[in-house]
Amino acid sequence: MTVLDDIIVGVREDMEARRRLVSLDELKERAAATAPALDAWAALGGPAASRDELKVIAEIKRRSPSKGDLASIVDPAALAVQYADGGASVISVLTEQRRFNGSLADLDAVRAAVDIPLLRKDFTVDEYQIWEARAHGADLILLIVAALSDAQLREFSALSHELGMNVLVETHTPEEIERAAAAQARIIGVNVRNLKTLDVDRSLFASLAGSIPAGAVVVAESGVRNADDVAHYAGNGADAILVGEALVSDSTPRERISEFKAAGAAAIAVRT
Ligand SMILES: O=C(O)c1ccccc1NCC(=O)[C@H](O)[C@H](O)COP(=O)(O)O
Repeated sequence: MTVLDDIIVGVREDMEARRRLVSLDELKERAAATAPALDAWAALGGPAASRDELKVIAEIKRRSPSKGDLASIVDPAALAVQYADGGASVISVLTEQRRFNGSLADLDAVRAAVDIPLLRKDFTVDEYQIWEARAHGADLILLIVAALSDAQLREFSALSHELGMNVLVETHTPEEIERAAAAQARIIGVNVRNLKTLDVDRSLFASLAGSIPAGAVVVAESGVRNADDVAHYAGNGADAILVGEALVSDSTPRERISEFKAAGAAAIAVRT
């Protein structure tokens, strides 16, 4: 069993426990009473012609399978405010509990604190989680191609769009990019972390980004340590970066985001 398979076993068990407490019908009522989703596609640059700066998706993650404990984050809302002040375009809230020590309560707290789009970062394997995301104020959800069939990719994307949300479709191989494109994904991420082995290969982004269909927002996910990594991703076609560890373990995340945006803008200016 791969790391990803193992995570998904736990995700399903935890979801079934929540479903026993909150039915799908109740979730639908809550979603209907939630403020409309913000436009994460536009926040990440929207049409290709207007993507003149690097966008940052700043992640709130306490722990990870690859690194163990990263940061206690007792007040995720306060961290989210720092991220937004630093110029993050989207905040990613890891809600998976067993491996990442996240929760939907984190998403609620962040939703109440900032007015920029939120990504519910989890391992989506059931439509129940998509209704949950919307009911808790998410604007964007993650679909990991390696974890889903083509039919699930299409159906989960369609449901997310019906609920007004956008979808970040995560890939790691050329075949997965083809599958994301076939599902008409408008925001496509290349995760340089292999979720089956946890290996990080930053050079993977440059080798895959060129095969992402023109028009899609291109997100470089994982492995950002410093401004050089940001420049590398931006110089090789990233419209946005998704950063977790480097921000949660920094004492000045607001300044770090500003620095990353400046490095990205400089690399994009050379690229275009
Ligand atoms: O982070 C992990 O160890 C991990 C393990 C298994 C599945 C997913 C995992 N992380 C999710 C992510 O992709 C990252 O949280 C995200 O891209 C940010 O990465 P980083 O900046 O390297 O923290």
